[in-house]
Amino acid sequence: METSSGLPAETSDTVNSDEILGQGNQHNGNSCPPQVAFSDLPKISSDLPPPTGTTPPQVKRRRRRKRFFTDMIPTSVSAAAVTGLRVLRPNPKPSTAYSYSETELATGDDLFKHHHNRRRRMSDLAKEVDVEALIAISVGFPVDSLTEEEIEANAVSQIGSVEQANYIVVRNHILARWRSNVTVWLTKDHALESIRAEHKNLVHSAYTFLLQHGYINFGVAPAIKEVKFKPPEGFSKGNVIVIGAGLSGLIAARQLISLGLKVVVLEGRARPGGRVRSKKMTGGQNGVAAAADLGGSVLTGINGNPLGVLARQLGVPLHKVRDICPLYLPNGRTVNADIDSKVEASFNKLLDRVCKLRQAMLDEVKSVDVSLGTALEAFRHVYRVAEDPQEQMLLDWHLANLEYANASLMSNLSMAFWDQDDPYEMGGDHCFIPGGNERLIRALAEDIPIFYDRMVESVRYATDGVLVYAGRQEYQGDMVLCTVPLGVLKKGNIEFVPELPQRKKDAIDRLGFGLLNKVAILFPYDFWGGEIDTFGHLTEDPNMRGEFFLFYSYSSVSGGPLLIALVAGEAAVKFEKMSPLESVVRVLEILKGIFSPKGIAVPDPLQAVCTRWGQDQFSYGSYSYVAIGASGDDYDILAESVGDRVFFAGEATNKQYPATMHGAFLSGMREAAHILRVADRRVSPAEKSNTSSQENVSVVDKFFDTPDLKFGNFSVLYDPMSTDLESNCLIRVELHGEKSLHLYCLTSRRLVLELSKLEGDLSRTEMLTRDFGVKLVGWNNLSAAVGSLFTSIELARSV
Ligand SMILES: Cc1cc2nc3c(=O)[nH]c(=O)nc-3n(C[C@H](O)[C@H](O)[C@H](O)COP(=O)(O)OP(=O)(O)OC[C@H]3O[C@@H](n4cnc5c(N)ncnc54)[C@H](O)[C@@H]3O)c2cc1C
Repeated sequence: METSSGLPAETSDTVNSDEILGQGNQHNGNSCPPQVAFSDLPKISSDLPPPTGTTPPQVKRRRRRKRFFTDMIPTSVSAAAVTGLRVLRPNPKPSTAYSYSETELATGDDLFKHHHNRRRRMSDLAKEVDVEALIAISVGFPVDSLTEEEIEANAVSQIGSVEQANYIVVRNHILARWRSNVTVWLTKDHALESIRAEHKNLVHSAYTFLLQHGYINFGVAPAIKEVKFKPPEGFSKGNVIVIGAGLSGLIAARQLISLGLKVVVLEGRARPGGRVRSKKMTGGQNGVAAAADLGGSVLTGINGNPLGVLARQLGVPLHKVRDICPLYLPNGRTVNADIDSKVEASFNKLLDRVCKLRQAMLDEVKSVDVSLGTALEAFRHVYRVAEDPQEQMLLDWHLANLEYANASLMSNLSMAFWDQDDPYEMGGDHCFIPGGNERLIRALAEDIPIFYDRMVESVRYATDGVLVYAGRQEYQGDMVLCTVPLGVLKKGNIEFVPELPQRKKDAIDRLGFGLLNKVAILFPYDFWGGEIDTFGHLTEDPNMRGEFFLFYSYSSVSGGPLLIALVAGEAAVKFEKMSPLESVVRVLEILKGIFSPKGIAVPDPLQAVCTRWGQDQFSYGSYSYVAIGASGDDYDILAESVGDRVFFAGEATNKQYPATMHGAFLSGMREAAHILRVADRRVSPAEKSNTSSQENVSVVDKFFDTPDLKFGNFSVLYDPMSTDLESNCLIRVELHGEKSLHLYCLTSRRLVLELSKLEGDLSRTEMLTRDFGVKLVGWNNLSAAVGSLFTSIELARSV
């Protein structure tokens, strides 16, 4: 196959990726991406001199532009924590499984009695508690309050109480303890080792919350994958159809399966990963090879990042993206450091001015919004910023960087809310995963029942379940989790019957879904110098400022000499209309412009791939952004479930971490917990009818073998999910006659405590039935109501 310029295009082999479409191509499972192979070109002699003469790089941070850096280190951690010191246990048994020696705390009231150096131990403990609080903060927990999820899960019985302060310390402790060794399954007993016995309930509450919400014991370590909860015989938590095997769908499916639900994943492509795609590129006689991340690539902030946890579990060392990013002028000269700093400072000032303006506007007229581009342009003229041609190019480079971070043109971004997620930004280094992010995907997809090439066309939902149609097949479930990208929802390719609520449809329309594209080029050798991970290129034409404005060097991590050129903003849209060959030639021109003046020859590439995320029928774009008229609330609206049957996950449902891989991951975890909550409230109708009452009774007996409380012939099972006095309890009363008989009732923990204070079963029964009006019934009359209580008990008892 010859291309128009006579260069041979690769026809074969390595690619069966489906998402990278050539110009005019339509997706089919086997189509080749628009890639240009140079393997047949004259080989470059291998004795070329190593690259020399590169200008020493400047130390600079070129990252996604973030405006507000909230003070992540709380000033009052210690103060808040001191209340909690007392919940930690003296002389915990050291556990060989954990390396987190700092949390093997020896403290608490007893410690203060026995240790003469009490003051020092107090301060040591306070430090430990501080460290654990910081770990919790990095994971997204507020310093001294509960998250909405915790409140919803009734983690404590009284908000704002001492119990809450203690709970927070216990929760942070358990979290930090698991994070210290993420390859093991942390059991509740392990968690109890370092907490004083009287706070068992807090441990239970915090442990269950963290487990069910995917903050501990998640991921791909063998010890973690092994554990799967089975609902008690005769009970089912229901089955869930997950649409999409991207990061959010995969982790949700994995978590749901581990929590005891039945799951099937329907994926339109022939592979998992969605917008995470590592393409193996090869070429040359020596078999040069590298893995190119064509979608999500950088872990943007490693502190608390769940993807960092997966990497640790897989033993994959992370590569920190180095903060060196030389910028080159079109003639190849490096931008003067002073001018660079001056323009960067001016750019930041412009953004500050826009911030002030928007604050004033929001105070005055709440609903008015304009584009960030308009506002910046106006200030740029007023303050006469960057009037000199070089300065203008530099400023355009920063704007391109911002358009890259938001996958959008400045003219589309909401001035009011474009950076609404900044306060939550993950801290720490930005990192690459050597060998590509698909390593994580492969591990996540292992053993999950995924049906590929199942493009979902329709979702029907009603009060009794869901039907999902893909091709000619129908899938029945209790619930469906839709994780398709916002671009697919916008396109309306999936029909929802009944239609989604208007409020959700409006949010889908309002939020933006933008474009970022990449050209990945494999060279026979690294000619640009392996000591940097990024370099930038300035353009004279402001309309094309995003065209190959930034290069990622993947030499250190991809296994071979690979460069990835980014195309953002308007250029990214135009790029999809250019032929791949034209694009690669343009990249090579730019590279030659940069390196030839330094005496460095740019070799012919071995292989190149151009992405077309905008034309990809499984995403129709790259990632979400806040468009004019939209706000962060729209992410929340996208996350709302419909009728407790249709659930939504994916990066565009995550207000705090949108447009990122970790945001997608966390949204999957969030929805798994949400689905579990709903499932627990509901016993699967299908399973219920298949279960004989006799089978149920034997399950009940099993639970009552070890009641939480027993007095006289009364046995009680508590709801392990809550310590609230109003939480549910199941009472069983044993009546002795010719044959012993069991009667049951569902009541509150408060009432149980009252009963336990009475003497004699007769007065207890009288109080129960006469004073409290509670009916004692046979099991058959109660079984349906206690399904969710039982699944909680089962979960709690099996860990
Ligand atoms: C070019 C590019 C660069 C990026 N760079 C970064 C980065 O450096 N760092 C970062 O953190 N993030 C980055 N991201 C964003 C990140 O990749 C995404 O936020 C994340 O991967 C989204 O995961 P998801 O599960 O929400 O969606 P997806 O991964 O898109 O998963 C959705 C799945 O649904 C499937 N699907 C769609 N329609 C249907 C249908 N009708 N039926 C069945 N299945 C369907 C899709 O095939 C896909 O597998 C980048 C994205 C792109 C495109």
